[in-house]
Amino acid sequence: MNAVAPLTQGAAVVVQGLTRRFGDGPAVLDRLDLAIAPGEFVALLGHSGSGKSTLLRTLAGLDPVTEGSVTRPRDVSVVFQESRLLPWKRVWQNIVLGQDGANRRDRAASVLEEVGLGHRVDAWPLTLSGGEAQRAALARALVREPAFLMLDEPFAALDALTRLKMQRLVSDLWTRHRCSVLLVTHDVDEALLLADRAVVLERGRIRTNLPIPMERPRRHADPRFEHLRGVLLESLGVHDD
Ligand SMILES: Nc1ncnc2c1ncn2[C@@H]1O[C@H](COP(=O)(O)OP(=O)(O)OP(=O)(O)O)[C@@H](O)[C@H]1O
Repeated sequence: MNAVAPLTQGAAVVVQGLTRRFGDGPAVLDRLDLAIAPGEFVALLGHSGSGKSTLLRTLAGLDPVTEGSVTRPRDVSVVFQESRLLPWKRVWQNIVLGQDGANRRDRAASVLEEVGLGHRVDAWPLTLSGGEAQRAALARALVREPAFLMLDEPFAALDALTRLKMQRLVSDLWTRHRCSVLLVTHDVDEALLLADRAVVLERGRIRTNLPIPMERPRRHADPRFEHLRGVLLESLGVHDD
């Protein structure tokens, strides 16, 4: 009997026995199994080099699989640490880049409104602040109505206050859109604020799979938050004293 089968029934994303090597090097992802339910928000944590970005890139179809299999919805979007907007196109043109059909500007304007950038529809990307550029990157991801949204440290380059605002925005957007989300982060508190489950990677394997059964909006002061932070920090080998 396949031990992972019950977990994968009805899942939106299924990774089974995924191994990834670069050339003759060691396995960067090592026989990894992971399933993400429709509408589930999963945070992926782990030390630098543990394989987080490689897993995300493989799920996005940007990196090949060495062994094993990956099943995921056709409609996926990715947001990276940097916005990757084309500077020679206006913000709205970046949002609907590659899309055709009528009312492209209206479609872009509506999703830009949703991320709080309704006033920057015609702006040039280089005139946006870091936070605004990441809002635009989120808008570009959402306009495609993805069933699966991947976020690779999307707020890592932002100041602490902007990061808090962006975390709230992502939480609101997810509540409205309810797509499956995989968020790569180094920030334990960010995982606990946003995700249904935290997965800790270590040398390409899952070390911890921690459900976060707290209702939203979440508060740092909640004793369960403190407890789960302790569990995650311990799993990461960091002592919280
Ligand atoms: N193109 C590549 N060629 C060779 N090795 C690579 C390549 N990309 C990644 N690696 C190696 O794979 C391992 C995992 O890298 P990965 O970027 O997935 O880690 P990560 O957990 O995302 O790290 P970080 O938190 O620093 O972004 C590292 O040892 C890295 O050196």
